[in-house]
Amino acid sequence: MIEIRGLTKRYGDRTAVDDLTLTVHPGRVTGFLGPNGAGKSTTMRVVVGLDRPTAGTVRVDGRRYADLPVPLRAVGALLEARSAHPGRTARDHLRVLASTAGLPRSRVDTVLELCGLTPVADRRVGGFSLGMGQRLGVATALLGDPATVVLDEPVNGLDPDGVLWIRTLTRQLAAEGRTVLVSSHLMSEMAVTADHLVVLGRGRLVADEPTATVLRRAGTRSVRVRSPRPDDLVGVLAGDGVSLASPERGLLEVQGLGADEIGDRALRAGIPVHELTPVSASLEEAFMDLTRDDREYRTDLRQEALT
Ligand SMILES: Nc1ncnc2c1ncn2[C@@H]1O[C@H](COP(=O)(O)OP(=O)(O)OP(=O)(O)O)[C@@H](O)[C@H]1O
Repeated sequence: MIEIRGLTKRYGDRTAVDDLTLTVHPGRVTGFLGPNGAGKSTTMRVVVGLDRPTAGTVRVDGRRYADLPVPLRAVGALLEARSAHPGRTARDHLRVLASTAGLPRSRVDTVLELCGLTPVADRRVGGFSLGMGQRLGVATALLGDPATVVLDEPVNGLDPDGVLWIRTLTRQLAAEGRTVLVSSHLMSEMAVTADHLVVLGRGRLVADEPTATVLRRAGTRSVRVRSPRPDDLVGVLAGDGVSLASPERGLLEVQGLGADEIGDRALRAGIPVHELTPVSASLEEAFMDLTRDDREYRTDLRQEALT
C-alpha cells in the first residue's frame, strides 16, 4: 500500500505537487492520470525515494522509503530515466542489480521470462529498441518481487503487442495482491487497464474514484433535441439543474434532463420533436473536463486529443 499525506514538492518557485493526499490500495490497478506536467512523475519519484518531499509524507507498506530494509523487495519502479549501462547485456544488468540488493540470482531468469526478454537476454542494452528498453525497465522493477509496483508511462514506445502485454501483466500483478500504480496521460488506455483512477491536475488531486464511476459519469452528457418550436420547448424544459444551449435555430442541447423526460414533457405540451439524441462524451473528453482548469499545456493536449 502507498500512503501519501499532504505531499508538496516545489522546484524553486514551481509547485510540481500541491498538498496531495492519496492512498493506493493493493489488489487493484490504480491508473495515475493527468496532463503533461501535472506532477505524476514527481509523485512517483518521491514514492521511490528519488526525490525528497518539500512537505508531507509518503509511506510504502507503513514505512518511509529510507526505512525499508530492502527497498527493491518492497517497491519496484519503472521511471522515465534509463539507468542501464549500454555496454551491458540485459542479463548482466539484472544480475548486477540482484547481487547489489542481495536478491537471489534465480529472479533474473524469472523476470527476463516474465518480460519476454529471454531471447535477447545476452544482447547489449545499447542496441535495444525503445520497446525492449521499456521491457527491461519493467523487468528491473519486478526483480525484487516487490509488493508495490510503480510504472511511469509504461506503454510509451511499445507496439500493440507490448501494450497488451503491459495491460495483462499489470492486471496479473494486481490479482496477486500487489499494489500497482501506473501513470499515463491517455484516459483511453487507463480505462481498459485500471480498476481505479487517480487524476492529477497541476499537482492537485482532481479525482480519486473507481474507473467504472468515471466511465458512468462520462456516459451521457447531453441530449440533442430538434423541434420546429424551440422557444416553446425551452419554456417546458428550463428549470433548476438544467442547462440549455442553442447552437443553431431549431436545435437545443440539453444537459441535466434525460431523453425520456424531455420527450414526455414535449408530448404533454403538444410540442413536436423531430430529433432526440443522447450524446455521449468520449473518454478523452471526460478526462479533459476533469482537468479543464488544470492543464499546463493546452495546445499539446488538443493535439493529442485529435490523434
Ligand atoms: N527536476 C525538476 N526541476 C524543475 N522543475 C521540475 C523538475 N521535475 C519536474 N518539474 C516540473 O514540475 C511539474 C510537474 O512535472 P512532472 O514531470 O511531475 O509531471 P508529469 O505529470 O509526470 O508530466 P509528464 O507526463 O510530462 O512527465 C512540471 O511543471 C515540471 O516542469
